[in-house]
Amino acid sequence: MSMLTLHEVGRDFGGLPAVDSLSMAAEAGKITGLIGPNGAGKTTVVNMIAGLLKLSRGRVELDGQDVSTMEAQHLSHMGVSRTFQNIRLIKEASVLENVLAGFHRHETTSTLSSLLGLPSAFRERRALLRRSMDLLERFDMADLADWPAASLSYGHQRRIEMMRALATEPRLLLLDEPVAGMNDAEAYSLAEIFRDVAAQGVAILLIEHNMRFVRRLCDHVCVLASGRLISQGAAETVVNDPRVIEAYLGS
Ligand SMILES: Nc1ncnc2c1ncn2[C@@H]1O[C@H](COP(=O)(O)OP(=O)(O)OP(=O)(O)O)[C@@H](O)[C@H]1O
Repeated sequence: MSMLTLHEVGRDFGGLPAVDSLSMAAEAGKITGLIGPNGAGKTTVVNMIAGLLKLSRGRVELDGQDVSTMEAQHLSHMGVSRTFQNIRLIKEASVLENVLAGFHRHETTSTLSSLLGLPSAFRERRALLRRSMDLLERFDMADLADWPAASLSYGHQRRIEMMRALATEPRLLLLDEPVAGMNDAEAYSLAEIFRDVAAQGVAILLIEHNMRFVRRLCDHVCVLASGRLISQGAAETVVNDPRVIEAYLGS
């Protein structure tokens, strides 16, 4: 069974379908690419999966469970995590504080015990700090832990966003153009991290315009055009599919 399955999913805006009859899947341990020309419906798909947009039609399943009407917060507790096309950080907070905020879902100690300074709250905070620092090291940003997020480069801010998404220890990670605006070296160092994350059993769904990156990274690629799935398969197969070439040339 796939980690994520979409059955005949559709979403209308103003009576017109932005996504229609979309059936696709993302497997645990694999990186699935979602590509297509501008306006094809990719972000709409991710927003529906993450519970930020209601479906007009169809069904989304997570591990076989129908989650089509679930709210974003509930889905996040079930292990669905995402990054956004536009970076959303707590700009005035430090890099470390931003990553710690991503761990929020794991905190089990009550606010009261934290306020009272109980040992359990202290132990938990220390464990979360340790795990945040592990992530910073993995992303090669430990030296920047105390820097305000807003003072860092675009590439670094994107990394912080990814650390926050990973802090929730997702089962399904939705990445919306994670390497947009990065040079090849920065993008490839992130590719290694995504590969590691997938190897741990996470299903990754990746929206990306950088085709070199998609070819290098994705195990399976789904191509959307005008809201419909027009091709899917191995990256090398879909980029040579005449329907895909036509969709891109026409865009
Ligand atoms: N909230 C909205 N209200 C009305 N129309 C919308 C809304 N969100 C998206 N659309 C429309 O739905 C279609 C698909 O948009 P979407 O952003 O999902 O495409 P995309 O493939 O992610 O594009 P891009 O690659 O440019 O980010 C577009 O025609 C867009 O204008």
